[in-house]
Amino acid sequence: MARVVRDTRPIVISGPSGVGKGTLYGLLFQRHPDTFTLSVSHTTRPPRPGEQDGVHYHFVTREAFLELKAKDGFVESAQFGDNLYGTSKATIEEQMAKGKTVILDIEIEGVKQIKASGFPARFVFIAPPSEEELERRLRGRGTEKEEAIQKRLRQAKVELEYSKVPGMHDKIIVNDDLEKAYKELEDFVFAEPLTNL
Ligand SMILES: Nc1ncnc2c1ncn2[C@@H]1O[C@H](COP(=O)(O)OP(=O)(O)OP(=O)(O)O)[C@@H](O)[C@H]1O
Repeated sequence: MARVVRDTRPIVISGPSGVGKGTLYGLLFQRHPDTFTLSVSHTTRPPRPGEQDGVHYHFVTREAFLELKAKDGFVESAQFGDNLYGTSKATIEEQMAKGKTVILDIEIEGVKQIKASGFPARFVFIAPPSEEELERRLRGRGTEKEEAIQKRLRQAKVELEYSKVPGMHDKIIVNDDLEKAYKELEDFVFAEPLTNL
């Protein structure tokens, strides 16, 4: 029988690039079909070939994005290059209303914004066993050029420092052995909600 998520707050997963976030929540999707959904962000960048509106992103104009932002419609938003990105409250609420547990894969500035907004969520940080192993995985994945790898490794140091701030995350998982890390994530996700005794 399918397991039920008792604590229905969205789950914010963060951690350095290449640490295995996508791999870990990919397993959650695979092993618990119809339970989870990945939040679809808004962006002002044009779609790349093959990208579908509402699936990969909600593609919107700059005007529409700024209007929604002015109405406090985003739990977090950021600019990368010339483009704006954000996670809309309405998107999350629609998915929750369908009975799905929403997973947000968000970088550190977005995590800070969601924390600061008081939006109810559970925060999980995925840490590498070591900086050397993170570098190995980034290279092993073979998706970035050397310059991008160096940039990601510098950013990783900032994120790892930040993860040590007390109270930032509800759960920190070291992704050393994949199945072991997965089990920790699964146990956390399906745990009973904490109640004030
Ligand atoms: N526990 C593990 N042991 C060894 N390799 C792993 C482990 N977890 C993930 N990997 C590998 O590390 C690489 C990076 O993983 P992944 O793409 O899931 O990272 P990510 O955190 O989602 O990165 P990004 O934020 O850049 O999308 C992949 O090649 C993946 O197969």
